[in-house]
Amino acid sequence: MSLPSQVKIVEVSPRDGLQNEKQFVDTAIKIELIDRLSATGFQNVEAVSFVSPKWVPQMADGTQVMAGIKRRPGTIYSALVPNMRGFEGAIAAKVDEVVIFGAASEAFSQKNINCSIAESIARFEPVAQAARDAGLRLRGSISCALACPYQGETPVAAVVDVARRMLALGCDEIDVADTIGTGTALRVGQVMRAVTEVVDPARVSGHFHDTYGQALANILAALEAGISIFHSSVAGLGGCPYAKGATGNVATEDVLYMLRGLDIDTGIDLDAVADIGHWISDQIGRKSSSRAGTALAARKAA
Ligand SMILES: CC(C)(COP(=O)([O-])OP(=O)([O-])OC[C@H]1O[C@@H](n2cnc3c(N)ncnc32)[C@H](O)[C@@H]1OP(=O)([O-])[O-])[C@@H](O)C(=O)NCCC(=O)NCCSC(=O)C[C@@](C)(O)CC(=O)[O-]
Repeated sequence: MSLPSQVKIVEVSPRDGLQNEKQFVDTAIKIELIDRLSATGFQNVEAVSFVSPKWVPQMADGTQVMAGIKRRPGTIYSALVPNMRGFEGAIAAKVDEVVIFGAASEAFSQKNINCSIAESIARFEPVAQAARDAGLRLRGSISCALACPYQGETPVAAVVDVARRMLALGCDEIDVADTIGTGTALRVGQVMRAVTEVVDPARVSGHFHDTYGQALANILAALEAGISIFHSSVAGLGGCPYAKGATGNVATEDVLYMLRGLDIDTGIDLDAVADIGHWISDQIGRKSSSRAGTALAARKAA
């Protein structure tokens, strides 16, 4: 088994982790979360989204969040953008990376962004062009790459098709996302191998939710398929408002613990991240769903 010696972790808790919280999380807490994360050395923090506040009210303060953070040189601060209106918000807020987000399932595309897959790609075209003109990084996220809450298992060919279209838009990085966390290692390997036939593996990332407890196994399968970028969220925060029942992203603490055991470098200090996981869980009144984070806290308390 040949695994990479280094992995990039994209920390998504400020956006994917918080977007589904029912209670509005104070802007000051979001800012502190991002600052604490960037201070531990994350190269990429998915900070905000510029989407309709009617659709996702929790993300309504993206402008204020971006204005309040302390930028750490070397950290890429990303924002999800569904259309030109969102792009204008993102550029005014001086984000470093714009994330267009589509789906490999027609039903999810309709529920999440209110348009078909083909319409979403057409909507992303001017965003991609504007991002390139502004010299910003562009990332494309493919939801429901393993399965869809409305349509069931997603055909691999549908994922590859969206990956090709995202590549044609000029995406620097393409996320293969298991939105509802039903994927298992065998299929993750198949999907990743198929996507990396059309996209350079160095530009493909794995975004796994942990609903069925499969995320770490899925990351291992993706590593074996040549993937070296993964998304995760401190304390396993997260969930998508348009994927009912799906739990959070895989916990960053658990991913770091596994990668350390595999002798894979991330440049990120696990203990510092575990402290952040406990701090944010306290702030929003949740129990951390990170097994490693909970174990580390218990050891520290003892
Ligand atoms: C795409 C739309 C806007 C279409 O929504 P729509 O209703 O079809 O669009 P619209 O153009 O008719 O606009 C409706 C209203 O929203 C406003 N509006 C329109 N655009 C914006 C904008 N950018 N920022 C702020 N406001 C906006 C617009 O001005 C209008 O306001 P009104 O006239 O009614 O007062 C909507 O469906 C939307 O915002 N969806 C976002 C849903 C979302 O954020 N989902 C979660 C993120 S995806 C995810 O979590 C998955 C991922 C990435 O993590 C990977 C994975 O795990 O799968």
